[in-house]
Amino acid sequence: MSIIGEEPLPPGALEVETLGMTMRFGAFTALDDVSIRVAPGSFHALLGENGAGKSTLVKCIMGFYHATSGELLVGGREARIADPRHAHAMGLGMVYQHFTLVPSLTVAENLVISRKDAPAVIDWGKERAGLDAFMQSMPFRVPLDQTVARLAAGEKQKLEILKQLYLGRRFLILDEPTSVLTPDEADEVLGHVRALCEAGEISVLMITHKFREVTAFADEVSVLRRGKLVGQGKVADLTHAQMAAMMIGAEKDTTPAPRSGTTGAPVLEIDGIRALDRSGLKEIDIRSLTVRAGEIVGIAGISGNGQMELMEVLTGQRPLMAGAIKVEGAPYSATRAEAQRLAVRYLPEEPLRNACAGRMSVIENIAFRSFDRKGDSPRFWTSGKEMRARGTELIAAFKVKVAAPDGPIAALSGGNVQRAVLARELTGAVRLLVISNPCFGLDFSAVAEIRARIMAARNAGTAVLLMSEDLDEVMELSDRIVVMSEGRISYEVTAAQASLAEIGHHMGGHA
Ligand SMILES: Nc1ncnc2c1ncn2[C@@H]1O[C@H](COP(=O)(O)OP(=O)(O)OP(=O)(O)O)[C@@H](O)[C@H]1O
Repeated sequence: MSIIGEEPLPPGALEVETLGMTMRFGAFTALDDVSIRVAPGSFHALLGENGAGKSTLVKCIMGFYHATSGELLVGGREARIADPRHAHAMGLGMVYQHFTLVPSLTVAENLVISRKDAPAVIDWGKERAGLDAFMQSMPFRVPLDQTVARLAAGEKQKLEILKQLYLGRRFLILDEPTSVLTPDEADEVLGHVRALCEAGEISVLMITHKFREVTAFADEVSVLRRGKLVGQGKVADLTHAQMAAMMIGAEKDTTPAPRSGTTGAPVLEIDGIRALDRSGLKEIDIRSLTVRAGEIVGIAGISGNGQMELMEVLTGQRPLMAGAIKVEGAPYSATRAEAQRLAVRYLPEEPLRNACAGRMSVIENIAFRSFDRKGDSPRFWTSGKEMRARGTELIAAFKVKVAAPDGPIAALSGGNVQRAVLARELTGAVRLLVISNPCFGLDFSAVAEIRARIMAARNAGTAVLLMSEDLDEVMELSDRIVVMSEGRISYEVTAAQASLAEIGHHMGGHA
């Protein structure tokens, strides 16, 4: 790192500015001449569709990438950041959508070990006094002796922010910080962040897809589209429609798909299944759950109540201790041959990890279901030409933004990995679709498009089991809603009779 000028930076919130920042990956320009100024003490939102270049911009600021050209100014002075450690030393920090805390340690332990100068042998007497004083000086607190695993999601995100302040960071990048929080938790956390900005403690650049959060908490917004800065302004002067128009440009938004058709025979039948949960200490126990043809059954619940384990059972990744699963009346153990024969498809959580081979190309990943089939028959050698033609078609149909279809799928932005997997899983006749948080991290137009595709599959007779932490999504898509709490189904209601308050009540375990 080098900073032009010798004097130390002034205390309090930092000003950070990019000047003509450009980042190329080979021939592809992910970021094109972007200049954004985050004024000291301001709360600046960064909007853009999936693949627009938001992560690339913040990775350039934090030193994960070295911009191909352009400058970074920190506190008004030129900074050349060699790597994230240098960024940290300058007071720049980052908070992610997923937590980076050690669950088995206490809040106090997490704070102390996060320090670069944490001693090998910790003098807890001394540290404790320092931590108490630090917590007292903060506008919000998290109990120091609590084990992180026992904190609710909102508390964990508060701790992530406190950790940044404890480490002396004065400019924070928040990367979709409320994705795993309930709306109330999100408002609380962002309210605290806003107060810290107003107090002149920090400046914030927040990546988000939620217009509501931008309007409620940010003062300025910058919008990226295809790597370029296409709009900027004071939040107070902009409507959601104007922000959306900047994001998608001339592209047309998808209108919600209407519900049509009738419900048919049971496709998925779950009968008395039991399996251990991730901790190995508790069980999930689903007495009975049926999903019929042409029906979407939504599973609502706070994450960590067994949804992930149920998904693992249904994808054959977690052994059953008891019970049976049937698809179209036949026993189902989720082998590839069974999934193929019964046309069962999945979109698991974290698709890059759970549904892709990251180093293989986008085209190859899209071909996983079909490379060894020709129509209904097996194929004994693969056809690169057909695979490419089909892959290219699906990339266009699902609007997957790829720099190079032959490049590794891991190089795609998060939202585009999601689209590529959906392109694969939603193509052809699908009898049963099992999906988990299908719109996590997607921009609003992608959300509308993906939900429309799920609805279209349902209208065409697919049975859909939808697990989602987004209650609005469950309410919008489902014909029937069940609530999972502590590994069990604690409540069931038809969409027509569903009330948000009642579902929320059961989600909280207050049956
Ligand atoms: N290491 C890399 N190699 C090649 N291309 C990359 C790399 N990192 C990002 N890209 C490309 O740059 C573009 C911008 O990606 P980026 O991750 O910045 O988007 P984003 O706006 O953060 O999207 P999302 O909302 O989906 O997270 C994408 O087309 C992506 O494929």
